[in-house]
Amino acid sequence: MKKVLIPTKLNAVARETLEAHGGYNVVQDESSDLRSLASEHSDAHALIVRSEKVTAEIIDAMPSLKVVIRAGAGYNTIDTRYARSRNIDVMNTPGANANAVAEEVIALMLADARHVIPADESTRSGKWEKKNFMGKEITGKTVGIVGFGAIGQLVAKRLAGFEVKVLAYDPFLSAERARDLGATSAELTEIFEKCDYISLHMPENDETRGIINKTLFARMKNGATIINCARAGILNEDDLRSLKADKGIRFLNDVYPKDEAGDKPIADIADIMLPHLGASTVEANWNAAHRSATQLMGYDDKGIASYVVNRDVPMGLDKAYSELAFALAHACRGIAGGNKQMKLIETSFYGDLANFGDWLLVQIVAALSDGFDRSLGFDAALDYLKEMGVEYFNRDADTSKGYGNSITVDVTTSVDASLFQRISVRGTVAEGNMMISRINDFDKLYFEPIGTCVIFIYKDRPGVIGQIGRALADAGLNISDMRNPHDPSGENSLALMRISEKADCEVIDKIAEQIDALHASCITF
Ligand SMILES: NC(=O)c1ccc[n+]([C@@H]2O[C@H](COP(=O)([O-])OP(=O)(O)OC[C@H]3O[C@@H](n4cnc5c(N)ncnc54)[C@H](O)[C@@H]3O)[C@@H](O)[C@H]2O)c1
Ligand SMILES: O=C(O)[C@H](O)COP(=O)(O)O
Repeated sequence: MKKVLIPTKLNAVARETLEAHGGYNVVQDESSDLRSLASEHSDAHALIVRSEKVTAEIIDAMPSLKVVIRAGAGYNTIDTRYARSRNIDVMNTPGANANAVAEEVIALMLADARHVIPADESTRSGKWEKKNFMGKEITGKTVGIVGFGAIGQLVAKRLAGFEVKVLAYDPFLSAERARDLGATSAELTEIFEKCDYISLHMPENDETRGIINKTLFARMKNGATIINCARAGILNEDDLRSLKADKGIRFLNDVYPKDEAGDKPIADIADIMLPHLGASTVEANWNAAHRSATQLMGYDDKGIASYVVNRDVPMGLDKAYSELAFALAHACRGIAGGNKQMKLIETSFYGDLANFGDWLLVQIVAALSDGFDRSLGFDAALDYLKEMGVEYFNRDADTSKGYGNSITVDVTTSVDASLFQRISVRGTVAEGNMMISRINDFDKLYFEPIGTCVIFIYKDRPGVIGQIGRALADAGLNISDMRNPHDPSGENSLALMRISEKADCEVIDKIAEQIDALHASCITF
C-alpha cells in the first residue's frame, strides 16, 4: 500500500478516487500542522497540498516521498529545487481552479465599481448614503490582462459580455493567438498606460518577483484599478503606496506573503482585500482534488509525468554538468557507431557530482537511447535499462585521483572483440565550458564537445594528419580545432578534430581507408 498524505482542506473526491483505485492508504487531516503530520507519516509516498509550505524540512521528514502534488496552480510555496535534489517530483493541476479565479476577478471589479461592501455596511448601520456611492460601469472599458494563461484567458472570456476591449501581455503570446482568444496583444507598458482595469495572472518566480513596480504604476491612468489575484510577490507594495493617492489608483487584492491571520501590511492601500479566496469554490476544490488523484494514479501506474514542474536541474548542481553527462554519453554512442546493442553502462561521478548521480544518469540514458524520455526521471531510467537488458553500475569515485568535479561514462557493447567494445569517456567543466578530458587511453584531451567532430585512430606514423587534412579540405571541410595524442604505448594515435560542417559518411569511410584507420567516427554534438 502506498501512503498518501493530504494535510489540507481538499474535497473528499481525492481520497475516494484513490481508495476506489486500490493500493493507496490515504490519510487526510486538515486540522494538524504539516510538520507533525510529516513526521507521523514519514513513510508517505505522496503528499497532496494546497498552499501549505513544503520546505526542505518537511521533505526530509518523509524519506519515502516520491511525489508532491499541488492541488492548484501556483507552486511557489514548495521548495521544488530541494525536492529535485532528493529525486522527488512536484506536480501542479494547471487550470483546475482557473474559472473560480476568473469569476473572483469579475466579482472584485463589480463590487468595487458599485461600492458593494461599504454601501452594505453603511445601509446595515441605518444610514442612507446614496449620494456617496455613485458607481461606474465596466461595460466598454479597456481591461489589461498580464499573464494570459488558463486564468487570464478565462477572465477575457467571462468579460466578453461586458463588451470590454482586452489587451493582453504574456511573453509566450503571439498576436494571432491573442486575437483568436478575443484580445489584442500589447506590451506591458502599453497595458499600464491604456487600461482602466489591469488584472495580474502570471506565476511568481525569479523573473516576475517585483515586476509590477513604480515605473508601471507611474504610467497608469488616473483612477484606474489594479487587481492582484496571482501572488503578492509580483507587485511592489511600497511602489504602489507611493503613487496610489496621487493617481487615485484602486487596488483589489486576494494574495499575501503568508496565508495566515493577523494584520496585513497592505491594508492601508488595498481597497478590497480577500483571504486568498480565488480557488475557494466548491467546483474548483472538487476539480483540483479529482485531478490530484487521477494525476497521482497516472504517475504511479504509467509513469505519466506531464504535470511535473521540477524536472529542471537540482539545487547545487551547475547545469553545465548535466549537459556534460549528456555529451559524454553521446560521444560514447557516436564512437560505438550509432545504435550498437549496449550490455553495460558504468559511471563515476567525481567530487560534488557524487551527490547528483541519479540525476546525471537520466541525462546519460537519454543520450544513449532515443527511446528514453529524459523527463521521466531516475526510476524510469533504471526500469528502461532493465527492460533493454542493459546492466548499470555506478562506481564509487576514487577521490585520490584529484579529478575535481568530473564524470566518466563507460559503455560496453555486445560487439565482441571490436577495438572499442568498451568505450570510456571522461569529462569536466572548465571556465563554464564542457571538456572531454579522456577517450579510452587517450588522456589530457581537454576538447570541447560542440559542433561536428571526427575521430580517427590509427597506427602512429608521420604524415597521417596531413592526409586527413587534405582529404577533408577536398570535401570542403575546414578544421577548427584538433588534438592528436598517442596512447600510453606510443603505438596508436588519435586524431580528434572539429570540422566546419557535418561530413557525410562516405568522406569519413574514404579517409579511414586511406590512412588504414583502426577506428573512424563522426559525431555531431
Ligand atoms: N488567488 C488564487 O487563489 C489563485 C488561484 C490559482 C492561481 N493563482 C495564481 O495565478 C497564477 C496563474 O495561474 P494560471 O492557472 O493562469 O497559470 P498558467 O500557467 O496557465 O498561466 C500563467 C501565464 O503567465 C505567463 N507568464 C509567465 N511569465 C510571465 C511574465 N513575466 N509576464 C507575464 N506573463 C507571464 C505564462 O506564459 C502563462 O501563460 C498562478 O501561478 C498562481 O500563482 C492564484
Ligand atoms: O495557486 C493556486 O492554485 C491558488 O493560489 C489556490 O490556492 P489554495 O489552493 O491554497 O486556495
